[in-house]
Amino acid sequence: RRELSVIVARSRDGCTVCYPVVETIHKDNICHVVEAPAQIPEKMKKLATSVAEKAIKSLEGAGVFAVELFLTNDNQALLNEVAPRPHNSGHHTIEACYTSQYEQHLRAILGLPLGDPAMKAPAAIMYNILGEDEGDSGFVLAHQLIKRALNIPGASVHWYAKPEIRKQRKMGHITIVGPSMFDVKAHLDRLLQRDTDGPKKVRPRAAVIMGSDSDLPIMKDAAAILEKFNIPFELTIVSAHRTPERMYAYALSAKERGLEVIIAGAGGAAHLPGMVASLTTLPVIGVPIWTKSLQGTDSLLSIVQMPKGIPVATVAIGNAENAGLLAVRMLASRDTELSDRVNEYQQNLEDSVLVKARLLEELGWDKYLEQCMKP
Ligand SMILES: Nc1cncn1[C@@H]1O[C@H](COP(=O)(O)O)[C@@H](O)[C@H]1O
Repeated sequence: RRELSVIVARSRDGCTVCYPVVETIHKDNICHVVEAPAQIPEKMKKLATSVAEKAIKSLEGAGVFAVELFLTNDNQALLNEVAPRPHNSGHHTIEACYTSQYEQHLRAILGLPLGDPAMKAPAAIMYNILGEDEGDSGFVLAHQLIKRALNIPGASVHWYAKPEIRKQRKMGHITIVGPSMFDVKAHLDRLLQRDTDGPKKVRPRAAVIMGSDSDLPIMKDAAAILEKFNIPFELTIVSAHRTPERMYAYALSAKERGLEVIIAGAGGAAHLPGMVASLTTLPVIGVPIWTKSLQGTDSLLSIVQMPKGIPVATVAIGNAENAGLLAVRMLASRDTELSDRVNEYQQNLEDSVLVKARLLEELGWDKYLEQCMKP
């Protein structure tokens, strides 16, 4: 079903470290793109890593090894080939990992401690620059590609300066790193001019979903906060009971569509936030909607009383504004510019209370009520 690769480093004393599993995508039997990390379930990553590590432990020698594997339809990881050297499927490690495969190779053969193979960027794509033509026209095409890469955020060009170019010959590679696989794939599309049709759509980072349009008067407060902080978001109706299949499809695709947080509001038997949380690993914030019959306590208890293992961050009944702010804080934890704006917001909040306190102290309660609290 897929081709995977694991770079394994083995030190002179036999210790091994494994890089995160990548997917290699081939065209005409040549590696075209490497996606790091592979977009496969955690279970499959563990299996591929253990097969790769066992293979290398069964061999002698120190250094970096690339282990290529097949992931079959029945979820087996089959060993394909071992390359005892730094490898094309590890080129992304130069920009994307704490220790590149080249540094790791030197550490391994020189008897130095092995370095951390973990990724320092959440996602990376390596694109092989293959000769598209012979001679000068091949060089012109390659240089056009490189020129575009220089304008793409997170892209690094490696040109091997081979004196001759032939069709399909590896001439260099471009690695793109970014905050998510969605982002780096979008940048690759731009590099390859695959997104020329129509105006560019901004990827929503957050979602506001609700069980019914009758929830909108409350849920609009979350939308207003996201707008205030310039967070691109999508807003729609998804009902756990009336549109269960839509809820499944929505939650299952949320992460790969690039969403980072979901705010879900529902009333009564409010199962939407919990069910969505069980179908995705994204953080879900639940908004209990006020109800006529039980004043929203039914919604609150349905959302907040989640079983262990599936968390939903639940805000107060009807407080979609706090749900919006919590989502912004989550996004700000890895976005310093947004974090500065959250600080500023909180400072303004404090300032406005201090202004009121001063005025209340100056005027006294009766005049304050008369002048500032008139309906
Ligand atoms: N729990 C649930 C499942 N599908 C809709 N709801 C909730 O039912 C309430 C009443 O919906 P409506 O006004 O459409 O009858 C809304 O708060 C909505 O979130």
